[in-house]
Amino acid sequence: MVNRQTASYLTKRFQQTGMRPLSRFGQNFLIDLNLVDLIADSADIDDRDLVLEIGTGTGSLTSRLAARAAHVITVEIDTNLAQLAQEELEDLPNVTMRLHDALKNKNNFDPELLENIREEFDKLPAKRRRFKLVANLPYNVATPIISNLLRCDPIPDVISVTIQKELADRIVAPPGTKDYSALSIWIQSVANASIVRTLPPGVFWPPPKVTSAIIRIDTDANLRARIDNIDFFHEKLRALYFHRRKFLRSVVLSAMKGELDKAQVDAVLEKLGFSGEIRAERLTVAQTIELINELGTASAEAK
Ligand SMILES: C[S@@+](CC[C@H](N)C(=O)[O-])C[C@H]1O[C@@H](n2cnc3c(N)ncnc32)[C@H](O)[C@@H]1O
Repeated sequence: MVNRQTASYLTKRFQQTGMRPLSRFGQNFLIDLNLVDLIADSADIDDRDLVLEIGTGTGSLTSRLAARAAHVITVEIDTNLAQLAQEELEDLPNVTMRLHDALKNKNNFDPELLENIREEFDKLPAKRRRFKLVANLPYNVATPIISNLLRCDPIPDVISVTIQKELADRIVAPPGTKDYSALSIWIQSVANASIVRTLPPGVFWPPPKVTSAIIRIDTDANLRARIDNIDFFHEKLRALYFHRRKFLRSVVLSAMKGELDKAQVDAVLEKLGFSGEIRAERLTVAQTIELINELGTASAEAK
């Protein structure tokens, strides 16, 4: 089998076809095959698993995923790359390749892709099936991909992906640190996340300007059960962090504008024993869940 994932093969192939790696699609290919194996291994894939890969590239990670999983759905936005990947993947019966943008927009996945995922997931034995996102993600859309997938049906059991190290640091950041943000809380409120390995630019072709990391995120139904309404939680979390430096009372007031008045907001803060003069970023994940749940209850009562 041709190794399509070396700098020399990629340079030659791109030159022959007049292609250039497109930075707007985050086209940095992982050329260290031990690391391609590590991404596949770090997701503990077996024949119970439906795996989603976003960014097929030349298909080298895809074929490794297919060797381990029940089925792989892989999505590529770039027609030229999809042709290249087709050569690698055409004999693999458990791979569905889609030539498409995985995202409909920043807040939503492509609905046909979601439909395709549900169809394939339904074919697996219900008691043991698992759904995983395993990919070397395009960095420009890594945040919406991870963030939106955690609100989809089916919810992934595991996300094991290569992303910018800076983003991985934000995902695992503890409260009170500069990286702690709405994204940290969102992911930590429904999952356990850890950085598996940091990757220097030189393991990619062409090398990106930033350091990368493989991150593993394991969703946890018990963590998720603490949240009364996932969509309300996601929406209000983003609103609370829109002005993260402002005092809690003021950000809660603007997040709940039209739903709760000042007295009702003060009553919620008082009930929870939160001073209105701390900043939202000082709240732990559990406190943030408690606050947004309580705001949801107060808002329903006020209607
Ligand atoms: C970082 S490369 C990874 C390629 C390959 N899997 C690898 O490991 O080397 C990201 C890939 O995602 C593709 N891509 C970028 N944006 C996309 C999108 N919105 N939907 C689907 N694929 C996308 C790019 O064309 C590129 O092939």
